[in-house]
Amino acid sequence: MSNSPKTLFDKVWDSHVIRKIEDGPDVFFIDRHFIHEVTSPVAFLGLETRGIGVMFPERTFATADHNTPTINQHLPVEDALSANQLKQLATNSAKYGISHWGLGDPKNGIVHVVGPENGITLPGFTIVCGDSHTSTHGAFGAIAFGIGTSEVEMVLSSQCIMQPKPKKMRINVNGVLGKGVTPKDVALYIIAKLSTSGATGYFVEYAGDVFEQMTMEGRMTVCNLSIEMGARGGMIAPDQITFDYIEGRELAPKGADWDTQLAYWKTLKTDAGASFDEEITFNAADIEPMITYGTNPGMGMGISKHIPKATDVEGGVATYAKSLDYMGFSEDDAMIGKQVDYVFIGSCTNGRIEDFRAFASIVKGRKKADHVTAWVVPGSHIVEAQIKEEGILDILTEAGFVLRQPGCSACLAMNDDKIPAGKYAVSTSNRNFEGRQGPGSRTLLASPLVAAAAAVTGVVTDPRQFL
Ligand SMILES: CC(C)[C@H](C(=O)O)[C@@H](O)C(=O)O
Ligand code: SF4
Repeated sequence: MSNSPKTLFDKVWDSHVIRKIEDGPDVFFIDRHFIHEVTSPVAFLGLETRGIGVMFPERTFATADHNTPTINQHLPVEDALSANQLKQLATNSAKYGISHWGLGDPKNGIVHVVGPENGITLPGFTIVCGDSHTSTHGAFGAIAFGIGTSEVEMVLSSQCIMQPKPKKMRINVNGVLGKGVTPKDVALYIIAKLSTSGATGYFVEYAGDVFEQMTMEGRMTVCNLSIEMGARGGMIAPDQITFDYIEGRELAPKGADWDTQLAYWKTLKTDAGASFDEEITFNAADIEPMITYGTNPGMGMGISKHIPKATDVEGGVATYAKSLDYMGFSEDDAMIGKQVDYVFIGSCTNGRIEDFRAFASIVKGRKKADHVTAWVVPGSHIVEAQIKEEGILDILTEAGFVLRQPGCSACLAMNDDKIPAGKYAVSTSNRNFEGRQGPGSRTLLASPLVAAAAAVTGVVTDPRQFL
């Protein structure tokens, strides 16, 4: 049996099962646990009530990100609920001996940005967090997924959770991506093809030419969005690109330990002949820069196309009409030329250095459109420092943009960065639900290139004309 071909997912999963329960979930060991201020306080309260502690505090890492302000982070947080959650994260971490990167800490930032950039996220690991976009870490060949607050408590107290094994899907994208087509477009394209429930019940492996050539930042963007097509998570086999990204990071293995780990990481790939419950293949040449026109991430289209007719899309006509009505759009409208009021570049989807490089590549030598309010928010302090070091800040400043401080920001508008009702935001984040970026806000999800093109022209614009 041990010689039968295995998928990457099986290899990592099977090596973490502590106990199999007949006809029930597996008891599953967790290597790394990330926590943030929103979904951890109740879990700690649970520990307290039960009078138990944290089993392996060195395996848990805390960062403040969801409701942190993006200006004046040195001042006390005004919102009482946010201030209280941030305080609880700090006191709980201190009490149980958990590393905590609070506001102002040089390692602070969005949880799914700081894990990888500090070398905490590693191939072959199991990684959880009380946050759906934990799927991001799958870019390293880890099994990473979001959990609920009661599971956060379970992991804190036992380093295990109970999980039924998901089904396996492989998504291949072969060929070469066209000009201006980024990892974000690849992900939005796949979600548009599969719908927001197309991968429900599955854990996805991304394979093929496009992912093999992709940078780690790009792979993180793709894995991040896995959850938006219903998948439990997504992963990509680690390779030299992965190893080069990890090597030298602060908490990554060093010396002999590095060599041992590396030898293991090199075995983490799907064997020839291993089987998947479902396999889908796309052609890279079919993918354009994408933009969403509706109120879920599956309502996306090539930027040069027209909004589909209700009769051409799956799902109810009434829901579709409601969604377009909320957006103030009509069937068959062109997206190019639509008014843009706000631009948000940031989030755990597109808040990494490569995203700001892409944004700056279009902004360089141009000016921000006067009527556009742009929020440029690095995913972490490390990204912020890189933006400054690489001269990107100068490009942004000359073009009339202001750099904010790191955090989730307008991705979910838990802080003051709220898009006003009725306004249109081109956003590099991952969710365009009704009110996601503020009550009544209208979100168009897109890549950093599309965001930059919108920011300098003030309307939805095909970024390929600038490249
Ligand atoms: C607040 C948190 C629970 C939530 C999530 O799980 O995804 C948030 O990060 C989001 O993106 O909506
Ligand atoms: S940036 Fe957005 S999607 Fe990512 S963790 Fe924060 S709120 Fe969630």
